[in-house]
Amino acid sequence: MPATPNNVPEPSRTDPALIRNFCIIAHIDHGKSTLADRMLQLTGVVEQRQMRAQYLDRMDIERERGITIKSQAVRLPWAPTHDKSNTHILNMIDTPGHVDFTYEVSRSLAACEGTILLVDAAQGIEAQTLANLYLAMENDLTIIPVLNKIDLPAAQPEKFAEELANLVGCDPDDVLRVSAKTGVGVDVLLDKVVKEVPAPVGVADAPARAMIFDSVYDSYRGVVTYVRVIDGQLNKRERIKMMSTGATHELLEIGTNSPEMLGADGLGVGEVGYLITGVKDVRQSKVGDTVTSQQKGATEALGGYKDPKPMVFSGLYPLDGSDYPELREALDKLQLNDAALVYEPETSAALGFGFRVGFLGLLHLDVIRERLEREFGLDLIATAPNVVYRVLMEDGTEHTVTNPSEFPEGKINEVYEPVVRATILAPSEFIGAIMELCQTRRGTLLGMDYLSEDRVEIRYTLPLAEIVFDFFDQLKSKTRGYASLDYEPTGEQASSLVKVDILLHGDKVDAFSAITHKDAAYAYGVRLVAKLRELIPRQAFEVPIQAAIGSRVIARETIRAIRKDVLAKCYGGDISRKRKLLEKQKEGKKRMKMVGSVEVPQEAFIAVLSSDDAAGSGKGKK
Ligand SMILES: Nc1nc2c(ncn2[C@@H]2O[C@H](COP(=O)(O)OP(=O)(O)OP(=O)(O)O)[C@@H](O)[C@H]2O)c(=O)[nH]1
Repeated sequence: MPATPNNVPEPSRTDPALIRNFCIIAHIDHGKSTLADRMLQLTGVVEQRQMRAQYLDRMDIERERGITIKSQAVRLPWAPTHDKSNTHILNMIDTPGHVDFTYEVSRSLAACEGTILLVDAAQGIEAQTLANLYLAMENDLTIIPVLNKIDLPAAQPEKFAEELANLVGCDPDDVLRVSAKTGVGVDVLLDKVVKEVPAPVGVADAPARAMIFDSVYDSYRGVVTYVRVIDGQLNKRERIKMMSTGATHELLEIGTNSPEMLGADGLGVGEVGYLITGVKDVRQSKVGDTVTSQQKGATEALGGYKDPKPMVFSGLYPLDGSDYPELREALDKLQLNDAALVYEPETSAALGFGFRVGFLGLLHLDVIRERLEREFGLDLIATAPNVVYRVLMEDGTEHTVTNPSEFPEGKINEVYEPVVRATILAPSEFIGAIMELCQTRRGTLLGMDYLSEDRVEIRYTLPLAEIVFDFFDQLKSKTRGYASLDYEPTGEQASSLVKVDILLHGDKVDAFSAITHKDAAYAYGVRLVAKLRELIPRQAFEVPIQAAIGSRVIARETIRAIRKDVLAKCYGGDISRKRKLLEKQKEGKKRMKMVGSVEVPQEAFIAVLSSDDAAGSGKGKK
């Protein structure tokens, strides 16, 4: 029986009354990992001498195998000061912090009864904190407001305690003040978790029902699935069923994390732990799904399951066409660990063979692109990210468009685009600048609240397409870096959208087609046409570059003809020099792509697709 530092043995079978399931909600850098470390140390699950900074983020296993296996939940035994004889089991559940993973965040929250709302005492509340707080409130979680970093000279605990208290509706004196760095106040916080977070309630003799809140691929063990048991019990070696698909698997291993995996015979009501079934693909063990026993299993799944839905698409093409099989292999591998990643092969007249890849959002796109480049050594061209449109035709047919070049021709009745609810937090002096930016991005103001005298929360409905472009960068630059942004999808709206095509010498360049609002189409066309004129070298004939909506040309530039004779300078008879020049010219040609009859240097595609003033910059947000 492991003993805790407060020297009380941990109970062998956990009574739900002694369990507390909680998570920590914090903006990036507000100290969530540091606080988690302190809790591991204080509860004795990690011995003092083994303690390293950010233990959870960098477990041995991860270092040795070079894979990411984060501990999604840790079991912390804690005998509270007010009840020393009863060791409680606190399960700390990790929540992905980023907006792209709202659904995953909501599932992690659904596995808890309470949450610590952790705010940097020198920074105050940020948009990410707020968005996650709203999710926690929707899940009816008990909220424990905490100010961190009170050791900092710049800390303003009074001011921000007031702000937090206003937000969650408590007294400023009830806002705990801790330093995750020095450990001050962390024991009081653990006591408060025991006191205030309700114990889990479930029916012990009902058929088993456990909710999956995370699943992670491990190259040695296959998929490790993290669950919270709601009713009944799951036992080692039994056959279990995934309720969304009906697939059954043998439960090879079940256990808890403290923080290393520790096998057990089973998990009961309210317990949090992991399952291993030997499946190799996270799509067979989906976040939000309900696990039950195959024999006498539950008939009704827990609510809230959703299939991950990609929101942003981009075409990924290998710079070197011969890398196409490697790209496919790399995507296959990444998908094992990422149920939200979808892709299908796509051919572009301009870029060759590649894939149309769907992502949850921009950060997801950036992460995948970076992993493909860094871990798999691929050089890629990514087309400007676009959202998914639903197009209703006059003849009643409907098209889902994930690639602008597939935008249907003919009589269109209505085009729908996804919209998000954006929450922006900033010092009040920037209200004007923020509102102006949101207006130009077709935003509709939903409301505005003062969090304190000088900090304001502004809520807008915005088309997602306007955010995937450089919105976050613009917001940061207009607010000198002070604004924070978060958003969540809230449905779709009908908009006046058109497709702008770019034509080179009369041929459409599919990679440059874009769907834009009709008021922005002209500017997009003019910008791209001018840019291409700079980037495409003169050819043997005159090349018109046009932007067009359907058959209507909205912008035009011309590249004048040139007779390129590389040998012109080589008067005289040095044949070897001539040969060298011809060779060099041939090399250069390899890096050209033919678009119809026009040679376009690959650099032109990259420059246009990756530059900030193309339709999208692919920048992530923080
Ligand atoms: N002075 C002081 N610094 C702290 C405290 N807690 C955390 N920090 C520092 O704040 C920075 C961010 O802390 P993390 O624990 O990495 O924050 P996080 O919220 O987990 O950040 P992400 O993992 O990046 O989301 C680190 O440099 C910490 O050392 C504290 O109580 N006092």
